[in-house]
Amino acid sequence: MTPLTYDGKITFFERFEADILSGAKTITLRDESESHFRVGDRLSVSTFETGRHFCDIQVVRVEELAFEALNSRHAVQENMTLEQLKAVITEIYGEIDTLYLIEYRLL
Ligand SMILES: CC(=O)Nc1ccn([C@H]2C[C@H](O)[C@@H](CO)O2)c(=O)n1
Repeated sequence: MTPLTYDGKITFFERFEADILSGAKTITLRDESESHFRVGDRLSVSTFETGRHFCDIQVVRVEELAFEALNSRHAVQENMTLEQLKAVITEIYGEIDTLYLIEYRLL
């Protein structure tokens, strides 16, 4: 089997690992510091807390998204309610106007 070559890496909080591996969570919303991902990138995914690798993903969509434009479809793609999603983003980033939506598929 040909080994995977990576275009980059990304971390997730451990508490989202099961949702990512089950396919329940198919997007992530990041700030400008993680807006550099491009469609087609193959990313090595590890936990933020310990750096443990737990899967590989391929980026299928990247788009700028206003916090105010978050809707229930984004929440479904995050496997959360819209209220939960807004609370998680605010917990991680504080008050933020511009997010970057990264949609991915598991490799
Ligand atoms: C671990 C790390 O460096 N940064 C993040 C940022 C976001 N997430 C998750 C939380 C929500 O499910 C979405 C929306 O921000 O992405 C994350 O796991 N790790």
